[in-house]
Amino acid sequence: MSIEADPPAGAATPAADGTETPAATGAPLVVAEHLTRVFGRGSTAVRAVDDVSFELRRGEITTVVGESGSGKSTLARMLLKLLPVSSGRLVFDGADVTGRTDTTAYWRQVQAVFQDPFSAFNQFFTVRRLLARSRRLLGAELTEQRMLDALEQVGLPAGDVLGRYPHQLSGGQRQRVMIARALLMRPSLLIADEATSMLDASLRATILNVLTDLRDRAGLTILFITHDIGQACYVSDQVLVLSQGRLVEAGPAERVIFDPRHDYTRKLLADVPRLHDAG
Ligand SMILES: Nc1ncnc2c1ncn2[C@@H]1O[C@H](COP(=O)(O)OP(=O)(O)OP(=O)(O)O)[C@@H](O)[C@H]1O
Repeated sequence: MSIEADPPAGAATPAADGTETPAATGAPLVVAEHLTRVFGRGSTAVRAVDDVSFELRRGEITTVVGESGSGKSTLARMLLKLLPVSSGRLVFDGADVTGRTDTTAYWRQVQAVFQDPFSAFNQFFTVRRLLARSRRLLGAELTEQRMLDALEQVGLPAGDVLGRYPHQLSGGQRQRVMIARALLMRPSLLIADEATSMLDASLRATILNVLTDLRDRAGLTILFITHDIGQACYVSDQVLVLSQGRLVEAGPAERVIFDPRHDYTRKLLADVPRLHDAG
């Protein structure tokens, strides 16, 4: 299977001396090299993610798009260190984290929100209590002001939502609370795995706006995972197209969406007729 990839834009400039941090040199936040995850063995082995290489540049939204079973969640779980890699290398902020096991420190830098904001909530906890559980990781760093800041970043009025229970929030508000919870850690990378899939179109748009705001205002690096290439169009700087665990196309969002080079990408786009009509 061929890979249609553009050369990386904004490539790292070499450090003038040995003291500069990866961020100062403009180096990518994440470098994935030949990442592979195999489930099972022998003739029944599934190569869920197969020799996938890419970079996540700081302050950009990268969308991973592919049909069900293409390996999106497996990729996300490897980046989150919820799943060991079978082979390949993962570099985060200049450090090789492939075999890193101290996930507590890692998870302060890499946070995630998932598809179903309802299941992640304890129904008997208010938003305040849910957020306060982050004290286990943050200790005294979790101040009231930090909670208010996180809610403000996702456009939720703290006075209004802190005392509410999950059933008193809309699906979009619940997902925004989950994003706020992730932001409490002040992460460098936010992984949004099908975070908009269970929302209707208008609520989906509010979440996509929250993500682009976080990129534009806070410079957050975001990995957005979706089966819907139409959504990639709204938010992404870079698009990675996965098919059967392989990266079949990668490049700037506009190029991939308006000048797709791989048949699989064209097929995904053909399922989004309104996109072409609008263009
Ligand atoms: N724990 C596991 N054991 C065995 N096979 C697995 C496991 N997890 C995932 N797979 C397989 O790996 C492949 C990729 O699955 P994955 O969940 O990453 O795809 P996906 O693109 O996220 O799909 P979806 O959009 O449906 O969540 C599939 O063939 C799946 O059956």
